[in-house]
Amino acid sequence: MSNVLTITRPDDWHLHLRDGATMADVLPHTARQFARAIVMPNLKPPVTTTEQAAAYRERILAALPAGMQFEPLMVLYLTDNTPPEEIRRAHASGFVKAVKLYPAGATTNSDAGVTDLSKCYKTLEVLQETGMPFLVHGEVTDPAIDLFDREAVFIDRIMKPLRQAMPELKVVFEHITTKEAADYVLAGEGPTAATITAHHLLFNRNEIFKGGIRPHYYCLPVLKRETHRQALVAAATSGNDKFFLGTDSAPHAKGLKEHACGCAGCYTALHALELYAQAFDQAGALDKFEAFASFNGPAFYGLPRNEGSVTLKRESWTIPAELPMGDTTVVPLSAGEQINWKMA
Ligand SMILES: NC(=O)N[C@@H](CC(=O)O)C(=O)O
Ligand SMILES: [Zn+2]
Ligand SMILES: [Zn+2]
Repeated sequence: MSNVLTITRPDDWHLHLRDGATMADVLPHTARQFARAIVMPNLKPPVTTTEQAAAYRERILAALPAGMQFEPLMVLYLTDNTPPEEIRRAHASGFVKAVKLYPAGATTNSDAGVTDLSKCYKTLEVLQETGMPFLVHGEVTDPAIDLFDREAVFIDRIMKPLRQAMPELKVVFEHITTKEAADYVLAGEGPTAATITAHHLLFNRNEIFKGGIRPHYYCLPVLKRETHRQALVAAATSGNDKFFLGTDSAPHAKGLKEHACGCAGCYTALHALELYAQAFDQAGALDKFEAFASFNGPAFYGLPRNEGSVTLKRESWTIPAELPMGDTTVVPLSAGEQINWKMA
């Protein structure tokens, strides 16, 4: 049993930094662990142009504490009206690394998202040419579809036709939560990869209802049953280079989570690597962690691996009950619980 784990400095391939005072408090948490992060564009208003991405990137770099090294990898938010030229501008910028699909109404700040993906095919053809990945929140929004089935139905209704129309498009199926999604990626229809969060590796949907309703375990796509969690753990620890780390850390104010209509999102930027280490350790697969956290993502994005390393130690500590963030408070995932790994 190894008690120390040193890996090449990892990246977070799916992160919500937010903006303003919240961003200033998230950044040190992320930059302590990760060299780079794919920064999600679902701000209010969303980051839909290269110009907005440039301004957001400048705000991030200005908020980074002195002495911390961190590179934000910017993402454009696709809308029904994103013109093909915007994708060319984004690619030419060098700092925009991907384009994101939010089906309209699927998740937090997705109102400006896409209502019908086939309307975007002209724009996606240009994206395919550039080689930049298309990041997908993979859930249908059809109210007739059971909430727990929305990811699986998305594969048939959206992923498969997209893959047929765009055989070379690099696609990242973000924050996968089901065996169906893991199997779809494993089947290897074209260049498709997936990110997996720590919380979907650690928990099944029982966690949301243990002893009462627990809003800090509510995120989208929602946690699924245990068979799905096991399929995700198998995928993440398989050594298959199509799967990589993306925390989907998504801060929401405590009062908006503990609410009659609570927001979706789990805050894990504080302790992401420790949570993942716990999941890989429980699966007896610590030897597979470095590729998942540090090698597979850059390989898919066509970026170099990071220099340097981070070290985790087997040491028990208690996750704080809450964290001051901007002018509010955020409750981290598994607040008040013990965790067995600690960043050195
Ligand atoms: N995952 C979540 O539950 N929430 C994310 C949005 C998203 O990634 O879907 C957020 O921005 O709050
Ligand atoms: Zn999402
Ligand atoms: Zn997200």
